[in-house]
Formats: sequence, C-alpha cells, structure tokens
Amino acid sequence: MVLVAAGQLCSSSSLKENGLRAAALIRRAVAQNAKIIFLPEAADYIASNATHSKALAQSYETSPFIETIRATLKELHCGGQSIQVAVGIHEPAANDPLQRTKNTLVYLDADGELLHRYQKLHLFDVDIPNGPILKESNSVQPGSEVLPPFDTPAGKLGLAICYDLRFPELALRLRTLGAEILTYPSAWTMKTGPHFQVLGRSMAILTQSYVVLPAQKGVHDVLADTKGSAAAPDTPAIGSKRESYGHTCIIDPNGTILAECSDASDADQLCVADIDLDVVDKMRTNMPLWSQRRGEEVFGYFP
Ligand SMILES: O=C(O)CNC(=O)[C@H](CS)NC(=O)CCC(=O)C(=O)O
Repeated sequence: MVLVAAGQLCSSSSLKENGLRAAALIRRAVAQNAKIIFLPEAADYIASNATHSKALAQSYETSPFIETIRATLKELHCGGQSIQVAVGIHEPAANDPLQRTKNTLVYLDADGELLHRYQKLHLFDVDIPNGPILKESNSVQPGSEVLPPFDTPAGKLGLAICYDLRFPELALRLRTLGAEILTYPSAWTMKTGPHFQVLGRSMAILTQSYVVLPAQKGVHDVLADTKGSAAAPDTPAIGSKRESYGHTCIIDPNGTILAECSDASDADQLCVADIDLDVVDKMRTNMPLWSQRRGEEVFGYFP
C-alpha cells in the first residue's frame, strides 16, 4: 500500500505565487509520508481571458512555477524525503500560427526531473444556458495522442485532464494499456459541478481503477501580477469572478470516495489515501470485464 495525496488550490494569475503555494502543499504531503502528490489543472495560473493566458504561458524550462517546484523537490530529496509530482500547467505551443498554449500535465520524479508529459486531448468549448461560455480552443492547442500509462511508486498511472473526464473512451483505452490509477486534474465550473464526482466515480467503476481528482476551488484572482494591459477582456465569461468547483478527492475501484478536501474552505488543502493494488486485482479477477468486452466484433473497435 502506498499513500498518495491530492491537492486543492485556488490559483491566481501569478506564476511565482502559485509556485510557492504548490511547494507548500508538496511539503505538507511529504510530511504525511505521501509518495505522490497530484495537483490541479492550470496550477501555474488561471488567466482572465485567452490573450492574457497566451501572454502568461512560460516554457517548462523558464517557468517560475516549475522552478519553485523543482527546487523544492531537490531540497526535500537531499534531506532524504522523496515525493513525485503530477501537476497541470500551460506551455507555449511551438510553431502554432495562433500562438496558443498547450494544456499539459507533467510528471516529475523526486529529484525534480521531468519524466512524462500529457497534452489535453479534449478542449472545453461550451455554451451552457445561464452558465459560462468558455472556449478553451481560443488559447489552447489540442493534443493528439494518448500517453501510455507508466510505472509509479503507487502503480501504473494513466494521465488525462479535466474535460477529458467526459470521454470514457480515453479511460477505457488507458485501462487497456495497463493503467491501475487514473488522474484528471481539473478546474471544473460551478455550473457543471454536480457531474464532477459522478463522472470520476463512474470511470473508477468502469475501468476498475483508482481515480484521483485534484481540483481548483474558489474565486480566482485572475488579475494578480498583470500590471494592466494583458488582461483586457477579449473573450466572454472568464471575468475576474471566475470560480472553480473544488471537490478534490481520491476514489477507489469500487467507486467509493476514500478521501475528499473540505468544501467549507477555499484555503489550499490536501486529502490523502492509500492505493492498494490488491483491491484492483480482486475487482478485475472477480469481474473480468476486459475479457468480456465485445469491442471489435460488435462495435468495430476496441478502446
Ligand atoms: O486553461 C486554463 O487556464 C484552465 N483550464 C480550464 O479551466 C478548463 C478549460 S476552460 N476547464 C475545463 O475543462 C472544465 C470542464 C468542466 O467544467 C466540465 O466538463 O463541466
């Protein structure tokens, strides 16, 4: 059994400040003996609109957010404390004619080295009646491939991001490729909040895997550090009142929520739970879904 942590943040538009806050959560997770900490989507910043986001995005190599996390991991590692980090960030998309960003999830080892990177496949382009109009593709270039699950201290991990949670074929594919744990770092909207944990629990049950949902929570200070111009409104609805739903949690393969951050506070916080791969094995042995799928034969494809 391996303890993992999921962190809940309310990122501002200051990469520097958000780096310090992520580092504080990493220190708290290590102190509890967690071996991996999962942090939300867009932990490096939440911007006020597409232009602002494109202006804020920094490469992995130059990001003050990443720099603080790497320095923290190195320091902890030298002191004999090891934790790996999965965290959602933005990176400039190379050679993109629209100069968009990539919405990525990076996985760092205990020494702060980059091991894996996943680029969000499904972009949140929606217009909810009386709700937010968000057009993520104004500022983000979609990814185009599934990242094969990889070994971690807690088990084989499959990466996805936020809105990807609505596309079960990705979860099924990750399971087919060997995932035992799925994570969907998120910045979920208030309006669609009721779907969040239901979808997470569904993916856990469908794939017979642990699901970790680290999420942004609260009203974001999207004007921190902007010094004026870049934040001029050019897209609707993502105003300075942008608020995220929270409900960070860790779910077992039976769909049970093992740990959940408090909804009563917008302060940065953690929840922790043990990952027990025997539970995964038992579920899969008792109900061998993957040898019962009709895939190819009936549906023409096997996710
Ligand atoms: O890029 C950023 O700065 C942060 N990214 C986000 O907030 C993304 C795209 S706008 N949010 C979601 O995917 C919410 C999905 C959701 O809420 C649902 O599916 O109901």
